[in-house]
Amino acid sequence: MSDEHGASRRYLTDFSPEKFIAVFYTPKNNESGLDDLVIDFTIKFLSQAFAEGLLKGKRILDVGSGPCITSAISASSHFEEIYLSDFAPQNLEFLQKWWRGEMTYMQPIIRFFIDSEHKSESVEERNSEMRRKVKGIFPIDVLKPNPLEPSTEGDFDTITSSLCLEVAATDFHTYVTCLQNVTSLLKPGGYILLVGVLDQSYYEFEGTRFKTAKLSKSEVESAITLAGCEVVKAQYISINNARSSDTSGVYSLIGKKNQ
Ligand SMILES: C[S@@+](CC[C@H](N)C(=O)[O-])C[C@H]1O[C@@H](n2cnc3c(N)ncnc32)[C@H](O)[C@@H]1O
Repeated sequence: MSDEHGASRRYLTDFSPEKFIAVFYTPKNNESGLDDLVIDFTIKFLSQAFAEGLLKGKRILDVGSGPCITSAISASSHFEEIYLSDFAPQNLEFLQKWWRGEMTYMQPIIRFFIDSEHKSESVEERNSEMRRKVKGIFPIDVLKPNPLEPSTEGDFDTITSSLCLEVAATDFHTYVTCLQNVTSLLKPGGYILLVGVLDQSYYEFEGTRFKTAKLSKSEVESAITLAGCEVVKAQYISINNARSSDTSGVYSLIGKKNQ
């Protein structure tokens, strides 16, 4: 592993999928939203982006899923084949347990998506549809020119990635490289949906602090352009006094890869 992997390497040793889900993806005090505003907006951005109808097709890849099935929940009504991925083996194993039907989690979040889509299906039905549509769970490293190596999968119709590239990158320059590596997996004319944080140098949970690349609004937009995509939609929301980080806001960006 290269020196550039300094930030990523900690995910192999210090990141607990169980604790991450318990802290960030389990509603406690407030039934309609999650306690952590960054995650609450992440869920809402994903739901909105898919509801608008631009993101649809055959194959979708979620980059840096962590232990989360959020992308699969939001994509399952719009795509035939869903692929999840992460850098840390313990996250891949966690996702595989869910895929094999050995555990169920994130029920309130699945319910939120079903209700926002005005559908009548049950959480169990959505889980079965998602498990059927997930066709692969891959190791990924966005710092590699082919992030899915040794797999030769590519030409995805859509790629989603939330709160991942800024944790793998150490600065704007490596963020652009990560984004270029990721968009190489997208077919020309395909879409990338990025959800991320602004001006954030760290986030923490359960006493562990993870560094992130501190990026401004104009930097994330220019990174999309430098990665060969046109920004088709951008949304920004300010956050004051975030609970578990020094972020100043969250963004959702949709880019279309140039033909
Ligand atoms: C903050 S979590 C985000 C998880 C999920 N996407 C979400 O929105 O909650 C960041 C994820 O990025 C992954 N990651 C770290 N370095 C990476 C790399 N070089 N390539 C791909 N993923 C990486 C970590 O393993 C971790 O699961």
